Amino acid sequence: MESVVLHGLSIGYKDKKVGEEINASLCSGEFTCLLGSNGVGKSTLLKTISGFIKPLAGNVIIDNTNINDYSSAKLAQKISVVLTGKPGVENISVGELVGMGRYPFTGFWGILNKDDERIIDESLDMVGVLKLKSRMVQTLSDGERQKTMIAKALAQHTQMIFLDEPTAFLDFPSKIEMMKLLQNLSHQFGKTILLSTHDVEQALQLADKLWLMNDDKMCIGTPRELSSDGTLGNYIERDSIEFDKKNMIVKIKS
Ligand SMILES: Nc1ncnc2c1ncn2[C@@H]1O[C@H](COP(=O)(O)OP(=O)(O)OP(=O)(O)O)[C@@H](O)[C@H]1O
Repeated sequence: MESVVLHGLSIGYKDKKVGEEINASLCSGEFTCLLGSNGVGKSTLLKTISGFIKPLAGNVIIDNTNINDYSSAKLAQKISVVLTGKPGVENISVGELVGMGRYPFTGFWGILNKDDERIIDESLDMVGVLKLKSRMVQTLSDGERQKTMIAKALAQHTQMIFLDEPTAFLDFPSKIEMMKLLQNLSHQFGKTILLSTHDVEQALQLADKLWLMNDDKMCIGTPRELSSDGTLGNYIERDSIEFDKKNMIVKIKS
């Protein structure tokens, strides 16, 4: 079932158009990876479909309703977002930061009940940082902070999760575990998950769909489809890099 639809979407900033005529959709239960070169517009797209910046033209439809028609509180019950950069808060513990993921459900005073506390612990445990619950956020390493921000998004218990390079700072096994966890959440609980990444090989193995963003168009398909039609080869191959499209493997030429 389509839960997000982009219709003739143009994205960018007041003095800079980054992409136009983007038509795409995301389905519940599907794990989609967004690929593309540095500066092509992945973060801009994620911010636009999360409601942080307005489209320059076209529409973002979330569960059959235009994103502009949601209040920020209602949108926070639908979509959780993990962006790059620091959390913007200090002097609170990891547990308190993840608890902020419960705010869309806690009412004005943000008072957490037993269920909220259980959800916070479960979310920390899922990403492997329960042991850090009482640490202050400013003392975390980059990778620990990234896992904490993902735990906050998981604690929000939304149907859709959008993440901008969520594995950028993670060590190799953690990258794969995190991608597997997100894939699992979409397959097992029908969540709609879109994440941007530069980890092409993991995306090829784990994504149900790829969105490959180019300067002039967005190419969409399964990893197998975008391998066979040469799209991934065009994106990956350089003088020293070869893409084996049959086995979907990136090789470095000697
Ligand atoms: N606030 C802004 N105002 C104007 N231009 C911006 C702004 N933020 C980003 N850009 C520009 O928009 C383009 C797309 O940036 P964006 O961050 O979306 O790319 P990206 O694909 O996420 O890149 P990367 O892989 O390097 O993270 C870039 O040329 C960038 O310099």
